[in-house]
Amino acid sequence: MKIAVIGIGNLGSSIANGLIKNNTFSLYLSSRKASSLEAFKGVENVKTTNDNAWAVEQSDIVIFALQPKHIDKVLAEVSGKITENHIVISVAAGVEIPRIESIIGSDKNIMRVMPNTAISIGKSMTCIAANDRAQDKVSLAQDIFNQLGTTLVIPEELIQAATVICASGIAFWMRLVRATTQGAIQLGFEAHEAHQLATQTCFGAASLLIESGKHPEQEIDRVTTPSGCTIEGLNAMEHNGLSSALIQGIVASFEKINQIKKN
Ligand SMILES: NC(=O)C1=CN([C@@H]2O[C@H](COP(=O)(O)OP(=O)(O)OC[C@H]3O[C@@H](n4cnc5c(N)ncnc54)[C@H](O)[C@@H]3O)[C@@H](O)[C@H]2O)C=CC1
Ligand SMILES: O=C(O)[C@@H]1CCC=N1
Repeated sequence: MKIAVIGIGNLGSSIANGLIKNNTFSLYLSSRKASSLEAFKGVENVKTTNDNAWAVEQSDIVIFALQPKHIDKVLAEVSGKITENHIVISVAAGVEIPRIESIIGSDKNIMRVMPNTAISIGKSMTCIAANDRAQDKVSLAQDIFNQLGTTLVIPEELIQAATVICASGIAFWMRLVRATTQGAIQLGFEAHEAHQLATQTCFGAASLLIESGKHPEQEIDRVTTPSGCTIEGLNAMEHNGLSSALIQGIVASFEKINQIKKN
């Protein structure tokens, strides 16, 4: 399978690194900025270029990892090279499938895929939506992205929400981990110890839910001793609006992505 990635920034390089670790793909990485390609030069099965059209011509699957403000121009530039056999994948936030179809044609296989930066270590939560033409290609996309984490196929209307929960979500969880670390330092741990305690506890909490399939509140009940310290801490956090702040942040992020969609 030959995969081109157009735009090697934060997400494009994360996708490339994940695909390289997998070692089953030939990659064509194209970017305007030569410096972003440096790290990939000489890597087995990877070719780098600044010629987007050439990368498209070499590939079966093309992933456009460009900012929303750049994607229209680049799609138009390479449109003549995109065939009915290509699978065109956009990870650009807020850029809807009809907008892509209007540039390259609705007779092309088009998918909106929303991974997160954990794709670089094979741990992305990736949501996938496809146009009518590409419905029979969705399982192929799932096979690829399942090798880089976990996938969920969703209707396109939910991709904006998935962007907030899964892609922006990495930043939201990082802040929670950082705050826990700051708390641990205040309680007397060295910074590196605080970091280890916070990340491993976060990992354990997520693993408990993933492996048991339980609701978070069931696990919380197992930790909260009556009149104990956990419920004291939880209630103080809620008095200060922990859940409310998170939900408001998610909704604010969703409102913003819906503005990007209109631009
Ligand atoms: N950073 C993240 O965690 C996530 C980002 N996204 C979306 O992915 C897209 C890319 O985001 P980032 O990687 O953060 O942006 P970025 O700005 O880091 O990367 C974009 C890359 O595209 C290159 N580029 C610009 N014009 C080009 C052209 N004409 N030809 C070839 N390359 C060109 C730039 O040099 C840059 O390296 C955005 O649409 C964003 O909404 C989606 C999910 C997560
Ligand atoms: O912040 C953003 O707009 C992009 C989309 C999701 C993650 N990064």
